[in-house]
Amino acid sequence: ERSTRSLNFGAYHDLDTIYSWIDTLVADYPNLITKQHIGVTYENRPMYVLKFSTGGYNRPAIWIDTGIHAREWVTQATGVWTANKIATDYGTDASLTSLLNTMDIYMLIVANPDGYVFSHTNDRMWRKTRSVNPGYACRGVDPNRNWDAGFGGPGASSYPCSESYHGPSANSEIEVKNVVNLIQSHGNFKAFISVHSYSQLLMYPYGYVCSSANHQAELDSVGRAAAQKLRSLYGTAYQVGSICNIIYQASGGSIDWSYNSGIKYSFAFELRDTGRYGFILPADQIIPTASETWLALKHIMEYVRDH
Ligand SMILES: O=C(CO)C[C@@H](Cc1ccccc1)C(=O)O
Ligand SMILES: [Zn+2]
Repeated sequence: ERSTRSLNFGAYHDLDTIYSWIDTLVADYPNLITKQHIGVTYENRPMYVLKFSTGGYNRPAIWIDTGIHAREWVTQATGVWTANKIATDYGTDASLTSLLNTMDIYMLIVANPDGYVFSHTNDRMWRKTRSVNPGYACRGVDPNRNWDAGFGGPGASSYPCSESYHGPSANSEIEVKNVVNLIQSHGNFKAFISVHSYSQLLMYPYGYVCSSANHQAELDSVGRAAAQKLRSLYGTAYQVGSICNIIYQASGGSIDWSYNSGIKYSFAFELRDTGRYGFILPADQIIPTASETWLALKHIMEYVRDH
């Protein structure tokens, strides 16, 4: 289905629709949003980042990605809703306006385009990238095990057919490498937020070890306050903690890499629900999920702005 200017935010959309909607959003807000082509995927699809900026040069920036795992459809839908929210609230929401007058926001709404298409056309439960594993029939690497942070350690699989296969080497997946290149060449990111579903968790590093990060106390405090803001809307309860302690040990994760790269405010969200629908969250929960998540994202961004 081709997108129109007035996208239905309460429905799931395919890649072409999201990409054409992104073009209408950029066209509608030429003084705020630019679309950056950050590279291509394994199957040669473009990867686009939305940059929200009101000027300056290389301002301190906040990174938000959704859809790194293809089947977590409520996250790409939340990314679309959030991009629209930032665009429409700039200039009226004082706090967001002050934030964008001093910082930039970068959003990667579809972080795993090949996987997302495959989850529409072939396998709704697809998680990984779609790269070929030489010598194996099964395809794909877990893009959230492929980052250069504890790479290949406990909490990832060396078996290519595993859902948590870490790949032949760190950054082997072009979808990961494209993001690493952007973050490293920019060099002034202050926050890195990666959005997954499901389980209703707000997590911070580390995943590759269960020992505390240096800024554990601060990250925990920010996380708890953000979860409280989220809960204030509809009562949705989130747990807060480090990845390893709250969900499981996981090596090669994106926010462990961003944290070790010096981006202190590194967080991972696990959106709704807690298992009743899981990855197949009904579309009527998209807007409520995105709306409550926005309160947490806004809290984190305001904290980063002020510290
Ligand atoms: O996608 C997940 C299931 O939706 C859970 C995430 C948990 C996680 C999130 C961030 C970093 C490392 C692990 C994963 O296993 O990669
Ligand atoms: Zn995930």
